[in-house]
Amino acid sequence: MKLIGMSREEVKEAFRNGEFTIAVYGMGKMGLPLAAVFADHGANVIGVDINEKVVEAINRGKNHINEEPGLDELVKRNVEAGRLRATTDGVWAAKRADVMVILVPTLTDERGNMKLEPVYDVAEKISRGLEKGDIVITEATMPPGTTESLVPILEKSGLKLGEFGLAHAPERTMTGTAIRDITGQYPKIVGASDEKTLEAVIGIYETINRKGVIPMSSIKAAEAVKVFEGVYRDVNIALANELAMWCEEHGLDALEVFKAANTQPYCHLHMPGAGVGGHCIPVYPWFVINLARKTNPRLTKTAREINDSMPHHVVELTVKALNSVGKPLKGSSILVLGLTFRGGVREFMKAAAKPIIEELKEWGAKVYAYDPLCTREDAERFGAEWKEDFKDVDAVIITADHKEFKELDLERITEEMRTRIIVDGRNVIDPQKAKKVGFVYVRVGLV
Ligand SMILES: NC(=O)C1=CN([C@@H]2O[C@H](COP(=O)(O)OP(=O)(O)OC[C@H]3O[C@@H](n4cnc5c(N)ncnc54)[C@H](O)[C@@H]3O)[C@@H](O)[C@H]2O)C=CC1
Ligand SMILES: CC(=O)N[C@@H]1[C@@H](OP(=O)(O)OP(=O)(O)OC[C@H]2O[C@@H](n3ccc(=O)[nH]c3=O)[C@H](O)[C@@H]2O)O[C@H](C(=O)O)[C@@H](O)[C@@H]1O
Repeated sequence: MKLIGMSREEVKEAFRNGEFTIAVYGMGKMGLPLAAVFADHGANVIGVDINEKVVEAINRGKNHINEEPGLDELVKRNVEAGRLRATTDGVWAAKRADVMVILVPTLTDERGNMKLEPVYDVAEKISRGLEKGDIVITEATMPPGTTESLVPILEKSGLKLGEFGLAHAPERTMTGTAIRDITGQYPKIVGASDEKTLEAVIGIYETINRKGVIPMSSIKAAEAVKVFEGVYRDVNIALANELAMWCEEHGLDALEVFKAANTQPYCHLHMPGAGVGGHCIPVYPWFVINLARKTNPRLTKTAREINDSMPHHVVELTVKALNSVGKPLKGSSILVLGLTFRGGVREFMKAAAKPIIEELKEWGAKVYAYDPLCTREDAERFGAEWKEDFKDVDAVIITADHKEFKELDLERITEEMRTRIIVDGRNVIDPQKAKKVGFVYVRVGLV
């Protein structure tokens, strides 16, 4: 059933009656939850992935994304009901689908230079199955202007834009809360190539999202929304880091000051820490920087520089803490807690642990690492030795806010450690509790 020309209410009715098919390309942390939610609301859904193991697992009703509460049941229920299936054949899926959603990785290098091959690969496959009246939606985050750059590829189908619809509806969620976010934590942002496509896409997302849809005036505006959300976060984290380092100089506890300042509704000071990692927040600013021709995004660039300097600052805090008890960094045993970029997700892109481990080793420290979501091989890949206890450790550096680190048994740890130093790069330990059992406790913004 072709949706272009239908009202949003007619689309919703057709959605609930399973009268059209949606293909979701990319069965990962974002794509599989979305596909399962679409199916759970009545659509016929085809998940497309190049990973045969992922496809095979889904067709057995199995969810392969460990970090998503509720997804196991959602996948199982909808595969058993025959509403959700998966394939590696992206052309076959496009031939059967009326709506095609692109949610494959839009990875970049550390300077935000896009690697859009997965997106172009999917667009090429869609072009070989695109039919008049179909709608192509990009949900993967991409630099403003990228969605429309797919038009020449899609028009290889022989159709002209207008005979098919194009839209961008950015994925405003994060691993660990994807189902909650997709179904209504925030309104869905949508920009489309024409009014009829916009109307149909609004109907699609109003079906699954309780918070409704914010229609944008263009596809590029919709892409910019998602990117700006990320830039806002990166710049505000940099402000928190800069003010926290000022607090260190002036003997203040930054978090005490920030918490009080944030009681003012116009103040939203973020959390200072060991740095900004992930595929998103440290990357989206580069979309703005790299696309600036006449403007000079000085603030955006400076924020990136500040955040990328935080791992080094954490090493400086460690050196000072060791010196305060008469120990040089050279020869000390340091346990880095956290290899992932944040707690709760096994992703390593721009994780603070990597530069911290490298610099500690340059200074001649013996470096160990542990992360509840990682393996010995991960630690060795980072250049550290895997260690699951605190024996003979001089300092612990926390670089990811895993739940396990919030519940550390400080009393037990003091008995094992050689020197009792905690450098809390993610503000997960209570300073008073740490000091009470004899730790030298420092964090970004409190020395
Ligand atoms: N992970 C997150 O917290 C968020 C991610 N996003 C965006 O969502 C998009 C996807 O990210 P994730 O789901 O986290 O990635 P992921 O790495 O978890 O999953 C990507 C999936 O796509 C598959 N794939 C790769 N190339 C393919 C191709 N050519 N054809 C079909 N499948 C292909 C992979 O096999 C993998 O299963 C990215 O653009 C990201 O920016 C947006 C918001 C949050
Ligand atoms: C604006 C926003 O909140 N974006 C979220 C973000 O999720 P992501 O998984 O990247 O985690 P995050 O909480 O932003 O953390 C990113 C990095 O920044 C650090 N971080 C985070 C918040 C803070 O106040 N201080 C700080 O130092 C974290 O430790 C981490 O290293 O990026 C996601 C994305 O865009 O993919 C987005 O969907 C999520 O909602």
